[in-house]
Amino acid sequence: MKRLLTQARILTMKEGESRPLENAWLLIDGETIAQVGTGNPKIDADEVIPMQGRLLLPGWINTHGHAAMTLLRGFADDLPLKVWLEEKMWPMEERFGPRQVRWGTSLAVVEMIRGGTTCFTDMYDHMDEVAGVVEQSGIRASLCRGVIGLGSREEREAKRQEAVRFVRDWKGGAGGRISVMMAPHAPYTCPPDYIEELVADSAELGVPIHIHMSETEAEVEQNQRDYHARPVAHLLKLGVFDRPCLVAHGVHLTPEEIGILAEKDVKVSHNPGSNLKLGSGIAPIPEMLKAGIRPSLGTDGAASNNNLDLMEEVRLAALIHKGVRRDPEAVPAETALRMGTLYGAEALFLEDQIGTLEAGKQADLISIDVNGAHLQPLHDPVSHLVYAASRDDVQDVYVAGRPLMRNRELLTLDEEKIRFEANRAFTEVAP
Ligand SMILES: CSC[C@H]1O[C@@H](n2cnc3c(O)ncnc32)[C@H](O)[C@@H]1O
Ligand SMILES: [Zn+2]
Repeated sequence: MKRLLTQARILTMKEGESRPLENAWLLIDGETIAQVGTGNPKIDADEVIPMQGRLLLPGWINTHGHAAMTLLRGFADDLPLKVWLEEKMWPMEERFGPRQVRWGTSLAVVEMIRGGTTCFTDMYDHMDEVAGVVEQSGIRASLCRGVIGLGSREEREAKRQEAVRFVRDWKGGAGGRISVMMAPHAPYTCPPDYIEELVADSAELGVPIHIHMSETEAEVEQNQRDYHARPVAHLLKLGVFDRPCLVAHGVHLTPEEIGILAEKDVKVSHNPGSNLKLGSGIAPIPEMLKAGIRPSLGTDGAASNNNLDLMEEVRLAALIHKGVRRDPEAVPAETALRMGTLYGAEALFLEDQIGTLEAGKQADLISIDVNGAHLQPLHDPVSHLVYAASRDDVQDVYVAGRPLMRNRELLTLDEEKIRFEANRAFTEVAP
């Protein structure tokens, strides 16, 4: 099937291209982008879709989250991470079964597609359910069974085996839309020998590692007490950074630690909304950028954010560092856009497939209606995307060449049913 999108503005997000192509077109052939050009295309296609007044760009890539936590949105707010996790989230998650994960994740995917996210990362439990939702919805995802190693040896081993089994079953699943990782939850929930086992698994399976790291000051202090090292040195010693690795947060980092992460090519998922709400702090993104790290963006779960709006994270990333540094150049708009697109693809080791609009890549793209009063005059589409537009301006969403939303109508998911079932699934476990 060939689809030709015409008369659009196209922001390719390719390195060195920061202005949109005017009166541009993009040809989708099956799953991939066949060609991008300007003017009048003389090309045969099965469907020609005029895109006047629309800006096309790569879909947003959310590099950290826990999708099913939509069921816990607003359940416990205004608490620090440790209390929030130990007293509120974990007791509720213990009650979660496959149904809660299926419907919580479905709700999350509705929200993400509506907001223009074409690829999300999920670290959770009951991951076969998550993979099922990805299959059905048509979205792309990087999935991992998050393991917490605080229980008995038998419990630990069972979780590890399940994580390994999940990787084997779903690597390249959903027609290649699912990629997988191994995920020790955090240095404070996984003993060192357990992390080493998971590192060995990741090497044997040929998949990256995803882990929460240096999220709060309390975590760093606890790591020093327990292991006489800060989290970065600790994970370095355990071999985590000898594997392709994506760390979530990286809020409390010294200049030396940033240097280590850069040298080891560790990928970082910056989650400004969640870090602000939990009062964890603000990650040193300008320093990371200076060191050559290309940070990506994540929402974290909806219980700590409290939405899954990657466009909001792009905006926060562009704004908060300016504010705390009193430096309007701290994170320029264009950099923030790259964090939400190309750097996200790099964080998930998928840059050969997604992250920019260019021939040969997967056709994961979104369109933004730029006719709204809040986007006039259209001096600079990059500026408007970051500082003025919102998720409600997203009109169309394509993943692997397939439309998942057109003119804001969802095409693969029954939103009304999902809203109903998600509420029912929560009621089944409500305290
Ligand atoms: C073992 S599955 C993932 C696990 O992570 C928990 N979680 C959610 N948000 C955060 C966060 O900001 N830091 C650390 N852990 C987090 C979630 O509740 C699941 O239990
Ligand atoms: Zn998280």
